[in-house]
Amino acid sequence: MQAAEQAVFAQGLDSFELMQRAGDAVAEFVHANWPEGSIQVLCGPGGNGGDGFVAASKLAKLWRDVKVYSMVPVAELTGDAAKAAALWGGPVGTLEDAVEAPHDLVLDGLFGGGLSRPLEGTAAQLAQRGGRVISIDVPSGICGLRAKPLGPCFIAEGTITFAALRPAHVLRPASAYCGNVFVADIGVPVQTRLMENSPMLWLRMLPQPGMADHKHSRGHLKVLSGGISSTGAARLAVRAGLRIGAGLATLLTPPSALMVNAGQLTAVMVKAVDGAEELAEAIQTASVVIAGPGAGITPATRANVEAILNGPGRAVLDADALTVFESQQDELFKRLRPTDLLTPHIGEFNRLFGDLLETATNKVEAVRQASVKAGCTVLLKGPDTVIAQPDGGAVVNIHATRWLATAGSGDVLAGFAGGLMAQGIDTLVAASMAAWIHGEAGRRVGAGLISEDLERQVPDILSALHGEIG
Ligand SMILES: NC(=O)C1=CN([C@@H]2O[C@H](COP(=O)(O)OP(=O)(O)OC[C@H]3O[C@@H](n4cnc5c(N)ncnc54)[C@H](OP(=O)(O)O)[C@@H]3O)[C@@H](O)[C@H]2O)[C@@H](O)CC1
Ligand SMILES: Nc1ncnc2c1ncn2[C@@H]1O[C@H](COP(=O)(O)OP(=O)(O)O)[C@@H](O)[C@H]1O
Ligand SMILES: [K+]
Repeated sequence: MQAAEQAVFAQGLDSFELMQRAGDAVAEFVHANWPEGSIQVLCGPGGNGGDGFVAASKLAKLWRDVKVYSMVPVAELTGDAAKAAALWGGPVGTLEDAVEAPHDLVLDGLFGGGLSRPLEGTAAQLAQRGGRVISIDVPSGICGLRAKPLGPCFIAEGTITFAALRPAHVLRPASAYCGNVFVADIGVPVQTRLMENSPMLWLRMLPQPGMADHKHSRGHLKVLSGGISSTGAARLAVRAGLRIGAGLATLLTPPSALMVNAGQLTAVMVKAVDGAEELAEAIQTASVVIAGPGAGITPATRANVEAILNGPGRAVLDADALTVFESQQDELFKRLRPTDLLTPHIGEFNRLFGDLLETATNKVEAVRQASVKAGCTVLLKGPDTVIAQPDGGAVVNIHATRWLATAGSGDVLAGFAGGLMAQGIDTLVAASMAAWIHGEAGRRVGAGLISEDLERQVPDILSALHGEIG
């Protein structure tokens, strides 16, 4: 947010003006969502505490029962926080006073996301006290950048932040402490390129066949099957791709697995390909090719991936198609095109990108750096799925369910992404749509989910989404 803030200051807006807008937004958020009960406002020594003081004075004007407690004596506050404290005309207790004071709700304005060391003493005690908490910017105790608690930490049922989401609001483990997050517009131009995945981002781009469309105009998805004993993963992917709207879907299979694949597919076409040369020929008419699910970590898989990356269609590479480049990542990276998509889980990500997840400040930064290295969009799967493209654009999907932690669900996700890309959707957008629809399908099935169930949810989900467009 810093560059954006500087831009605001250049426009002549001072930081105290921003703090007043922020504090007012906090008060309105609290009053609208928690309209009853007494409020204990906890103020820290910096800007977060300043927001707390502004919010307290506004809440008092709204006739709310507000009591304010400051970590440092008001006389010792400086800068904007001192000006904000001056707005609050009422008494100010110490944090020690707050510990036993009766209240219904806590407004946590102790520290923002720039916290650099753990909460200590009474602040730590208050963080662990429990009860209903609304946090300003982030729950105090969280390191906003690394998206982790530094030690004791408030657990909020709601968090209000300003201008744009930050990693802590969407990445685990920090996001689990934030409750429902609300982003208030305080007039700071948004330059962040981090978004939380939601249909609002892409609903109007969701593909829908027009009157003049026919199967050939809706894209041809081709998926490479593994050998005879590992064909199921590719079938999950190809059926998912057809279901999500690719006009044509073909499973490319080693001849030895032709019978087992052909015996289980109906609308999906099946074609035998024997080796990378035949594969290169077979993908000439593909809009998108998916490789990796069930492929096997073999020289043949590597040759197949190289053939795919020399072909005309965009590639979605998953699972073994990634692992097979474990010790020669550059051989993969130099072949990838900007419109390709990699869909690793954490193990596959580490094999390709080394210790990025440890060295980068947070998961979003790690995936951004990975996408720069790879030169294409990267989707890192998990409870918080992060999608990033090399120009820095990033989306985090938290619309999911733990019931998705089951064999084959990643194959279905690759199929959804490939099926959407086959219909001409931009890679980052297609990956975002796929991750959300995948999560929604998982939520609809819930307990007892197996991967075969996911694709069957798609018609209802697409109908509901198209219904929203009207
Ligand atoms: N920027 C903007 O335009 C806007 C910002 N806004 C608001 O400002 C907030 C950011 O403000 P901020 O930068 O002052 O940070 P904040 O966390 O309040 O205080 C840092 C102070 O705490 C201290 N400290 C740190 N750790 C500590 C510990 N464990 N125990 C004790 N002390 C500790 C630290 O000391 P130091 O580490 O330097 O020794 C420093 O003095 C942001 O979250 C948002 O709410 C809005 O008004 C909208 C416009
Ligand atoms: N605890 C969880 N909460 C939400 N989603 C999850 C969870 N665990 C896994 N998933 C999702 O399930 C899918 C699993 O993919 P992956 O690990 O590749 O499985 P497979 O290789 O068996 O297909 C990913 O989309 C991932 O985001
Ligand atoms: K806070």
